Amino acid sequence: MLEVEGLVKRFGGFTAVNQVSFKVDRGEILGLIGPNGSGKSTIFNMLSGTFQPSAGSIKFAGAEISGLAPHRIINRGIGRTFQIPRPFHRLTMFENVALAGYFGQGKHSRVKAEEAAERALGMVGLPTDRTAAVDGLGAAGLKKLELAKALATGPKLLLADESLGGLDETEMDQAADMLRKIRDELGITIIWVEHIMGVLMRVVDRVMVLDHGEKISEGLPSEVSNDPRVIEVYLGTDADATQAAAAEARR
Ligand SMILES: Nc1ncnc2c1ncn2[C@@H]1O[C@H](COP(=O)(O)OP(=O)(O)OP(=O)(O)O)[C@@H](O)[C@H]1O
Repeated sequence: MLEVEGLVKRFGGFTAVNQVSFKVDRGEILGLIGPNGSGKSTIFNMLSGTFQPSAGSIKFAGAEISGLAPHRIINRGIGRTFQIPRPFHRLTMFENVALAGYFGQGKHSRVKAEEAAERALGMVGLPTDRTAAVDGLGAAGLKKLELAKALATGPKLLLADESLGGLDETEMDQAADMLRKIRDELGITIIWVEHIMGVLMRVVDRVMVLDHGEKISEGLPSEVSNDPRVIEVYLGTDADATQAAAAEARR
C-alpha cells in the first residue's frame, strides 16, 4: 500500500531524515519509534505533504505522491492525527468532525460530510448529537475527537501521532484498542508513532526504529525489543518491560 524509498529531509545543512526506506502492507499496523528528534514527525510531515522531501520517493497505492500538497494527499486517502489536538472551540464536536470530512473527502458534499462525521464520532465513542460542545472534553476525549476528524476524511492509511502521555492506564489501553478496532472493522492501514512502548508493542504488527534520522531496526515487536542497538539508543531501562509486552502480544 505504501512504498517509501530513499527518503531524505534536510533543514539547511542538517539532515533530519536520511535515506529511509520502508513498506507498509494493506491492513497492517506499523509502529514507528525512536528517541526525541529522531525524525518520526518529519517522516509523517513528508507522508502527509506538510514538508516537501529533499530526495526520495513515496508511492501510495502505486502512484507517486511525494511533494503533493496536503489536501491532495488527504483526498487520495492518507489521513493523520496530530500530537497536540487543536479543535475549533467555537464549533461543536459534530461541526469540527464534519468540517474535516467536508474538506478531507474532496467531494465537498455537506450531506456526505455529516454522514461521515456521525460514523466517525460513533466509532470513537463520542456523542453523535449535533450540539455537544468541545469545551469540557478531557485529554482522552480530545484525542478521540482528533481521531474522529481524521476518520471523517475517509482514510485508507492513517498516520496516528498519538502520544498517549497524559492519559491514565485505562485510557491508554482504550486508545490502543481503538486503533486496532479501526484497523479490524474499517480495514484502515495504520502507522503509529508513540513513546509508550508497553502499549504500542501490544497492538502493532511490526515496528520500525529511527535514530538520528536513520532506520536502525525493523521487525516484529519481539525482535525489535530484543535488538541490542534499539535497547542502547532507545529502550534503555524500559527494555525488560517492552520485551514482556511484546512477548505477551505474541501469545
Ligand atoms: N522545521 C524544522 N526546521 C529545522 N529543523 C527541524 C524542523 N522540524 C524538525 N527539525 C529537526 O529535525 C529533527 C527531527 O525532528 P522530529 O520532530 O521529526 O523528531 P521526532 O522523532 O518526531 O521527535 P519527538 O519524539 O520529540 O516528536 C530534530 O532535530 C528537529 O529539531
